[in-house]
Amino acid sequence: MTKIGFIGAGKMAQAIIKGLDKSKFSIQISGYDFSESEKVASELEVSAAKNHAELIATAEIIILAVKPYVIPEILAQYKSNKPIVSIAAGVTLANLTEMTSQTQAIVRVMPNINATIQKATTGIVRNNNVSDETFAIVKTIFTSIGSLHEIAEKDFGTFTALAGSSPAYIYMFIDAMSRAGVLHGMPKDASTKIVAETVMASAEMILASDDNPWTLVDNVSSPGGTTVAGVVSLEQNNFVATVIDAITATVDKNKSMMQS
Ligand SMILES: NC(=O)C1=CN([C@@H]2O[C@H](COP(=O)(O)OP(=O)(O)OC[C@H]3O[C@@H](n4cnc5c(N)ncnc54)[C@H](O)[C@@H]3O)[C@@H](O)[C@H]2O)C=CC1
Ligand SMILES: O=C(O)[C@@H]1CCC=N1
Repeated sequence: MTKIGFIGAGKMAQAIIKGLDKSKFSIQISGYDFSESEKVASELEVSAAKNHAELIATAEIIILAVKPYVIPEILAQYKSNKPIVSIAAGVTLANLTEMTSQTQAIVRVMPNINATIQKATTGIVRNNNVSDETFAIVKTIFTSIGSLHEIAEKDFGTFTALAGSSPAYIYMFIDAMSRAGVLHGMPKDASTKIVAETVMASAEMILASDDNPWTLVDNVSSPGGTTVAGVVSLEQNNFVATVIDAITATVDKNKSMMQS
């Protein structure tokens, strides 16, 4: 049984831990304070370490699940040659090497909040110090909470925008559609459910089809019909450019995270 230690036990750590098979992994957490960690550990049916030093001594793989700005202080205070996994946005393998050592085994991972329902879309990359065996274990951890994409590190910022942050943008889109339903007289709860189901099935259609999404748009748009009126309105309001700008803002923010 592989011993995994999570430093930081907030939203993402809890989402990942919920998805993990407890018969394959022995899990310990160490959060900001022990009494809170104990509470979270008992809810998740894992154990709480008294402090980070105890967790680092026990774990075979250490997952850093704290906010990006907390990582430098943790890595400055605690030294270990055990493999570390970081899920922090904008913190590169080079940043993490600088905070540890040239020989440190480091895996960089970008999951998303859909880990909560074991449907995360996760990106992963390792440095040269990570053995195939360790990498296989880390991949098992993250495939148990959804799909895993091995990507080049240069694409991590883009991946963070497209998968890490995008659930927020998709929630905004769903809420905007559902609010329009309210404007036109439907109850909000029913509107939201109808839109969410439609978004989910439309995404499934894209995954099941070899067609380009624009071909699917054309399939819905009857000549002189309702859909094309909405498509033209979206374009008059710069829908595509607006979405691309939001993704670019996310990528740019990701690049600047460790610079300020
Ligand atoms: N929320 C999301 O959708 C995603 C977040 N991430 C990354 O995951 C990381 C964690 O994010 P969340 O779980 O959303 O944040 P969060 O704020 O829910 O969790 C962070 C936890 O770290 C704890 N903490 C603060 N200082 C600490 C310290 N010195 N030692 C131990 N614990 C400490 C906080 O008390 C908190 O419980 C971030 O680096 C973020 O970039 C990655 C993908 C998606
Ligand atoms: O907002 C953030 O910085 C994190 C990374 C991806 C999702 N949440």
